[in-house]
Amino acid sequence: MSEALPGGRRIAVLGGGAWGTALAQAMLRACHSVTLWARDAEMADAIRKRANPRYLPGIVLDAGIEATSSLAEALKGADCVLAVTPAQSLRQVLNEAKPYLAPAIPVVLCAKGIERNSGALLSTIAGEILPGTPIAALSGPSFATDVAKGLPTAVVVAAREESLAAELAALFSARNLRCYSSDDLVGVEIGGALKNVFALAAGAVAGAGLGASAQAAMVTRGFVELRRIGAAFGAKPETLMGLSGLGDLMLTCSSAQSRNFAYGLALGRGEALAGRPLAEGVPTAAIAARLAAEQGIDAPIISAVAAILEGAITIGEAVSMLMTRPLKTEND
Ligand SMILES: NC(=O)C1=CN([C@@H]2O[C@H](COP(=O)(O)OP(=O)(O)OC[C@H]3O[C@@H](n4cnc5c(N)ncnc54)[C@H](OP(=O)(O)O)[C@@H]3O)[C@@H](O)[C@H]2O)C=CC1
Ligand SMILES: O=C(CO)COP(=O)(O)O
Repeated sequence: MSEALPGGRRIAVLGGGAWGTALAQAMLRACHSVTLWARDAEMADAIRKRANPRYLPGIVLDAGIEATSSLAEALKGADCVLAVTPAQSLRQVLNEAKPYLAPAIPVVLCAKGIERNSGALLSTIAGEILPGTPIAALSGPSFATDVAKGLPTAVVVAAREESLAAELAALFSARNLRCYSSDDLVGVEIGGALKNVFALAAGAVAGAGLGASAQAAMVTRGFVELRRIGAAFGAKPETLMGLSGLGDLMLTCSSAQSRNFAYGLALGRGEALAGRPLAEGVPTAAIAARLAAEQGIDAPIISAVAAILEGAITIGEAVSMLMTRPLKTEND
């Protein structure tokens, strides 16, 4: 990137959903010029007219977000790219974008998940498709509606090169979006991906009427599983104590504003699940359970969530299984 002061860059946002649109707003507020790519031309048209009725109903967007359904147009002259489509579509979107991406332009991964079929972290996918491209991830407690409205929050931007993370954090920060930087790319990715699984579980506990105590106990023991899996991936424990781990767990495990929590709530209440908004925790639970089993990592809550989602056990059976495990010390 050029040496100019923060602000005044061309940012391409790939994804016309809730988070892509909210981040486009945030980039505009950080004084960048923003072009958002939505695969649906009607959506691009709506965003140009300052609305995203499908994903951010009722929010009037700030004037100035360019939007297009042409990847070539969105990426032309971009100084930085934010990849904001769901985790399971990242591979396809990066492959489609590749012909229009200049190699030195950083790509910032903003989805939260692990690829269902391969078990790959999103940075691994990006590294395979775009070798040589600087890769970063943005994560932390940040509901799209809050960010789109300009409510304050803090997130973390991570890259293996600390200088890139710091540069991007400075570029993205604005009055109500405080971006910390981190060199623990994997830790930030794991925290963001796995918190969705525990948000699903927290919602299911609430929906099944198991009580606030059960919810707190489950989230706390879930955090232990997050730390174990994080350690296996080489994440720093302090990263998981930060915005992308603990911070996002606190947010999404306690609020039905979270789509993962809301999905779990519906599951716990025995309501229909088809046609619900995106819940990234669903595919991630399945692959995280498989990865934990393959690596001999004790992750009973993740395994239970995966088994419930695939219909192998009921919530009642999961509770009984979790409550009757052999007793042990808390820190084992
Ligand atoms: N919403 C939030 O509060 C936050 C979300 N995130 C993360 O951001 C990621 C995206 O979430 P979010 O924007 O909320 O999701 P939404 O469901 O709101 O939107 C998803 C967007 O991705 C598009 N899309 C889906 N599949 C493809 C594909 N194969 N190719 C191109 N575009 C595709 C959809 O297009 P179409 O409408 O045409 O289907 C839609 O524009 C997730 O990983 C989520 O965990 C992170 C922080 C906050
Ligand atoms: O990641 C999020 C907030 O930080 C959004 O969570 P949901 O996808 O569960 O709505």
